Amino acid sequence: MFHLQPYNTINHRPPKISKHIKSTFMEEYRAPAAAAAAANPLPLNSHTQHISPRATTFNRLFAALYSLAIFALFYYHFSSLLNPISFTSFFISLSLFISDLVLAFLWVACQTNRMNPLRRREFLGNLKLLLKKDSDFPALDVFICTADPYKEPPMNVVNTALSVMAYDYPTSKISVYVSDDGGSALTLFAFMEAAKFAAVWLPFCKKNDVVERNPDAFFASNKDYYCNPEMEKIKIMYEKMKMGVENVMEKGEVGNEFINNGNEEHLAFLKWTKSFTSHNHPAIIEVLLESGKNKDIVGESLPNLIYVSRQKSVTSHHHFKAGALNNLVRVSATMTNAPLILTLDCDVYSNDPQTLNRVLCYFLDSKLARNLSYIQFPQRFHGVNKNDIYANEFKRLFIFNPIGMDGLLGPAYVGTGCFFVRRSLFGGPSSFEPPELPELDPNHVVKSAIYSEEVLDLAHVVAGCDYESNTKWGSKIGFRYGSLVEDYFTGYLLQSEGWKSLFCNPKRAAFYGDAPITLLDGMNQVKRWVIGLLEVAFSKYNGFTFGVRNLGLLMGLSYTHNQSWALTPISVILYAFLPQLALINGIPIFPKVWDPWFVLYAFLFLGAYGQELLEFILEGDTFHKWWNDQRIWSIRALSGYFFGIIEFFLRSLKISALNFNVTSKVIDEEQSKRYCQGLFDFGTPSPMFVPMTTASIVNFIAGVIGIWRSLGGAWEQLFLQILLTGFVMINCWPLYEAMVFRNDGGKVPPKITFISLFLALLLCSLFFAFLHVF
Ligand SMILES: O=c1ccn([C@@H]2O[C@H](COP(=O)(O)OP(=O)(O)O[C@H]3O[C@H](CO)[C@@H](O)[C@H](O)[C@H]3O)[C@@H](O)[C@H]2O)c(=O)[nH]1
Ligand SMILES: [Mn+2]
Repeated sequence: MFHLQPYNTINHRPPKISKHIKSTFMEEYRAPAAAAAAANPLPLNSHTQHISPRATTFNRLFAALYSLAIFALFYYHFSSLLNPISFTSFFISLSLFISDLVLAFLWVACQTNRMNPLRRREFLGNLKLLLKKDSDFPALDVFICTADPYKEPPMNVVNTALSVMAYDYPTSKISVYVSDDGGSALTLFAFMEAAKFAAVWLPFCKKNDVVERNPDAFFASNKDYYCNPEMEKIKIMYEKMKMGVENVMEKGEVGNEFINNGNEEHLAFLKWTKSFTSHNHPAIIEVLLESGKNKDIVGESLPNLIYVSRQKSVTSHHHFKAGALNNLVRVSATMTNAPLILTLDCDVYSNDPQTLNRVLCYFLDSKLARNLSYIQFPQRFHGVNKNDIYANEFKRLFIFNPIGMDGLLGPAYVGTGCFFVRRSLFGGPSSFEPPELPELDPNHVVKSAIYSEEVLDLAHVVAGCDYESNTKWGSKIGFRYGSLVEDYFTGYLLQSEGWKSLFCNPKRAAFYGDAPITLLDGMNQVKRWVIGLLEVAFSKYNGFTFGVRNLGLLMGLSYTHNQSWALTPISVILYAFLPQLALINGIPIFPKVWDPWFVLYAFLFLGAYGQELLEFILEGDTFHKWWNDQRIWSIRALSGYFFGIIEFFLRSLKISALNFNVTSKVIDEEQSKRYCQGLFDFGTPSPMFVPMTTASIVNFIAGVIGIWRSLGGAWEQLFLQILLTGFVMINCWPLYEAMVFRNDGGKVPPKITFISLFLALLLCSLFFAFLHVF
């Protein structure tokens, strides 16, 4: 019935291109309140300099001073390079020059985020005066992505969905779409149960003004639920649902008792035929709740809840999460086509029922809304251990940088906890890209019921695996293809089309997600990110060229900073090995203690590290957290980034295929115990651990020999090298512990220790040989 025809061959309405160009975004929200807000004299939000104008001025002056110091350092490097004493000294000077060049570049690119940092506030009270009836509120489609029931337990996905279904917002205006790339009957089963539970949970939250609307989180912080009969009843229902889902999970299938019970909803499971696999199956779309038709126990409407597993075929590329999101953009267009979209990863639940109102304070602000594409909330995590040993909070990436970018064109998109204006996924503010079907037009108003055959038929068509061929999906329309960090890439391209974004960072976390609790999971995650960033850097969208040209110098550099993460290993590897190998051989490579250049080195080191520490402290964090953050920076360089670069080039040579390895959200009890104790987990024998273990051994040897040499009187010349080695050794303490003293499952596997020891000795001998040959 539906064909992929271009607009002009369809007898429907013509595309309203001119309207899109002229209209302010108020119209696009299709809510009367938008018009009222335009005339409203009450402010809905405000912004000031982050921390204070004085802090910003300090950062700018400091950047100027530090830049001068960098120039001085390069003067020093050039003079050593031009007057080499021997080939060895030339080689060492050149290596130091290259690694400082990388560090200086990364430092400069990052300063863009310190030039105009903003802090924003929303006035929810004023919004309340504006929005009186349910029809005043714009509708929202929530997209929740999941990909593997065994790495992303369906019960957690259910909790995420329930937490947003229970937003303080007219329920009929919320539709939740779950994208299941795992194509799992288990996930569908969990959601069928959740749909029933929602009828109890939502009214309970609203009646009692519950703040934690994720049931799991709620019961975890209300352990005395048995004192309140209503709460106890709900807890029993929740546990029953959970047990049911866990039973099905354990069996690995939805048993016949469900399929044959004559219940119409369970007929859906018949679609999981023998030939069904997660990589090869038809589209499955199940409407689990339909607002207006399904009511909760007090007779109020429930939100729409729709399960979607797009069609998959081994012969067509599905573009991982970006593909899943685009599929939801289309399926939701056929059903509700809400003007606002919220994207969430399956583990990222709402922690504040007011969040949706908060974003309206911006979307309904006529000045801001004109070119506004998305509002990003910081990624924040629950269950991070006391000092965040793996720096899972990614403070720089998820908090500091977005605050800085907010004062320029707006933060990057980080994949989750982000509200989009649907229209912005269809071309730039003044260059609308019409989709191939009029029903997918962001301005199209759906008139038929979600359940109607007409709507469901079209939804299945647009969820087809070949639907996108010969269309602009992934290039000009929707979330962009071509990078494993589809979030970063999409935000970047939207901004280059002329869209702006905005960072909303309220005190109470709007969302909480899971962070990896083993070092290997964390490293695999950043490995995927670096591969994705390299894909962008090596494309025509390189930040330096395309970015600076389209976004201006500061924004362009800010995006280039991420794309240059892959350069970090160069500096970290050089600084982790070269001065130490030289120290072992008694060769001084840095200025002596009394040399004026020594002061420059001290300033550069203390300035960069000190400023970061200050930022952490001013954000209310501890010294310890900063310490772990700076440590993980070098660990990532030696591990995740390093292997990411290798994989990227192997892929470019077509030796290996790229994959999106989903981070596991399942908690192993023993690992979790170790994590809570703050112990590093090296338990799996992975090559990822070899470079850092090798570095720790080389530094240990250098430390011992360095002390022996300085006792022999060479300390003035070798002082900086000894200091650096000491610094690395303190950073390596968890590794030494895990190699030598620990006996639990998280210790360094002996195989890794031996390989690293061998490599360390090999390096020392090679360097020694090099010195004697040249
Ligand atoms: O083929 C796929 C692969 C992944 N996902 C989903 O993508 C999300 C993110 O995956 P995860 O393994 O949790 O990756 P992270 O590295 O933790 O995610 C960060 O980085 C990703 C890009 O690499 C972004 O998509 C995420 O939003 C961002 O939080 C999860 O909900 C997955 O279910 C899919 O839907 N389809
Ligand atoms: Mn994740």
